[in-house]
Amino acid sequence: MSFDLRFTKGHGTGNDFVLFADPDGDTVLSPAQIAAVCDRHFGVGGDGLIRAVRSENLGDGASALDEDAAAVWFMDYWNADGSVSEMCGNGVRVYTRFLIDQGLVDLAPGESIAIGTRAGVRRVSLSEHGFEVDMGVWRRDGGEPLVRAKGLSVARPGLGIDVGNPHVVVALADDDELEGLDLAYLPILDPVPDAGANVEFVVPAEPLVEAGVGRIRMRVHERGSGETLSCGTGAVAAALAVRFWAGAGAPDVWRVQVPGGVVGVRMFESADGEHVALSGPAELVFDGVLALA
Ligand SMILES: N[C@@H](CCC[C@H](N)C(=O)O)C(=O)O
Repeated sequence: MSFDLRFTKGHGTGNDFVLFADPDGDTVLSPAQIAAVCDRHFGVGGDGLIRAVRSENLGDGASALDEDAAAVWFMDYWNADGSVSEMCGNGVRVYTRFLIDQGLVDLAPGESIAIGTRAGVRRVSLSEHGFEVDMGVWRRDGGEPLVRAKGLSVARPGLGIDVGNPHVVVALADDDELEGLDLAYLPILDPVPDAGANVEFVVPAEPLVEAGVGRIRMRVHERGSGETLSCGTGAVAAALAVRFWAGAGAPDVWRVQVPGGVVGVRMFESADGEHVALSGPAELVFDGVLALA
């Protein structure tokens, strides 16, 4: 039986999503339906799909409310291939804008709202650069796998970083190497991480640091979506990795240029450890109705 799915298309620096409101948790799409919606030829097209559901109606969302009773809304995030992900940094900004646009939340300058995600509750606020998300405490995880990618003559060491979802960051020599990559092909990691990983390739800008701000360029192959124009959690992981490689004195504020634009990353101390925040734009592009089988 087919039904009509009312959706909104949005993006953050070109990382694009299909969003729909399902406050009561009645519309649970199967992985095959999600992949059909995200298909760029036969569906709406998107790097991922986001269902806006009240945390109390998610089923497994109870933990979001246990963590923070203010996390009334849950970002139910799915990759384009129908696989689930814990977190999406661009997605959570676009999701917040969607909730505001739908009249489901208010967000005034200087305030923040709590959003439930599978990686935990995240706080989103308005910033001079759009929206800023406190991505929580990050950690080194995933070791230093060797990474092979089409366009690279030899395998390179990567650095595993977890920011709620898994990433492996690889440093390249220069812009030519970055542009020579063919990320239509899946990068191969050795050892292969059990849960897969998003893989970011980075090069320093010239100069690396300007007016106290670190600057890098990045391309990404996202787990479950392929090459995308941007990845917020990937930008955060990339800035953390480059700061680590740069050593003592490296800045805590970074500007990450991706094919779809620029996002900001800021590291700061908090009671539970070092947090990292992501800022950038969030745009809603059009609304539509899709007949879904
Ligand atoms: N584009 C996102 C990340 C989406 C999830 C990722 N593909 C995964 O599987 O972890 C971002 O902006 O962070």
